[in-house]
Amino acid sequence: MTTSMHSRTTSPAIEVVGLHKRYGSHAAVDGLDLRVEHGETVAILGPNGAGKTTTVEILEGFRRPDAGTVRVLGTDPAHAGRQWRDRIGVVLQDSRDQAELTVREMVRHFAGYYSAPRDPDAVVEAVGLAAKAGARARSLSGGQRRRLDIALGIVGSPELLFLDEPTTGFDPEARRSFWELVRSLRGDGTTVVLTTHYLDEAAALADRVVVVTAGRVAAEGTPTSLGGPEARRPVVHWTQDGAARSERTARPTALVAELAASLALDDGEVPGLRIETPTLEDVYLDLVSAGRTASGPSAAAPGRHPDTHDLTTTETAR
Ligand SMILES: Nc1ncnc2c1ncn2[C@@H]1O[C@H](COP(=O)(O)OP(=O)(O)OP(=O)(O)O)[C@@H](O)[C@H]1O
Repeated sequence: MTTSMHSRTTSPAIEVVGLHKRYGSHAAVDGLDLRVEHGETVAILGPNGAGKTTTVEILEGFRRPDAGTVRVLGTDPAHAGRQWRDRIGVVLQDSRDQAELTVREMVRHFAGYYSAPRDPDAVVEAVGLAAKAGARARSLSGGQRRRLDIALGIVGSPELLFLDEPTTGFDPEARRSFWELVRSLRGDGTTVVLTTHYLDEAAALADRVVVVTAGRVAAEGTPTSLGGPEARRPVVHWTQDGAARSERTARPTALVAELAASLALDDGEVPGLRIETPTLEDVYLDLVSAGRTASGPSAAAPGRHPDTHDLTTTETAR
């Protein structure tokens, strides 16, 4: 307890400097720095194979780094003990243990590992599994199993919760209720580290997003400021001489006024006029595309749309 209070007041929840991890000749994590404050919700974004899970598994104490310093709740996870683990909640990408137990039994069983667990029945209710409390874990659908994973991650009332692609397989309603659950955990002061391929999820939940490409941090910021003001400038689209035209501008009203003066039809409308403000997804895809271009000509992506395809493939494949 003394250690907990001490680390809370003097250090961030997570501090990573110069993290490296190789698998054979491949550098999965290649000089990654990360700082997460207590009570923050941070989303780690990045394409498949960027090194997110490897990083998170090092933070969870499940993998050893090759180099770098890692402090999680003031402790090096590689040498952390039971008291440290008591303060951490983990939702892994995939888990299939104890499938013969019922939902209620599993949540109660996991609660037994912690010194100050939440009420297991309240947790089952909170993840929307009350109707399935008596069902065996192996009989659950993919999305229901994922909800159970989340129940197991939060039942210990963790100070710090790791969620690795938590809503894969959720229907839209389940995803929204999960978002509410994360917001309520955040409201209780829980620090949350989330990896996700769903940019709307990151935008809805995260105080800060960290984009990882090729094993290091390519950019970070709030969901509304990532990429800087230039990347957030609105794009005005219109049709001129039968061709689609667009322009990114900090002064869309002035541009629209010019277009109206020169191109408006008899009804006063500019053909095909629309104004788009870049979303987090747009900014993310531009950053990832730029990262690929920088890492070599063979990896260069011609624009945004091929990456959109990557992202969609990722989501549907899981
Ligand atoms: N146990 C392992 N042995 C060998 N290579 C591995 C191992 N685990 C991961 N890798 C490789 O390390 C790189 C980073 O993998 P990691 O799982 O950390 O990426 P990720 O960003 O979490 O990807 P995803 O979005 O697909 O989950 C990948 O190239 C992957 O193939």
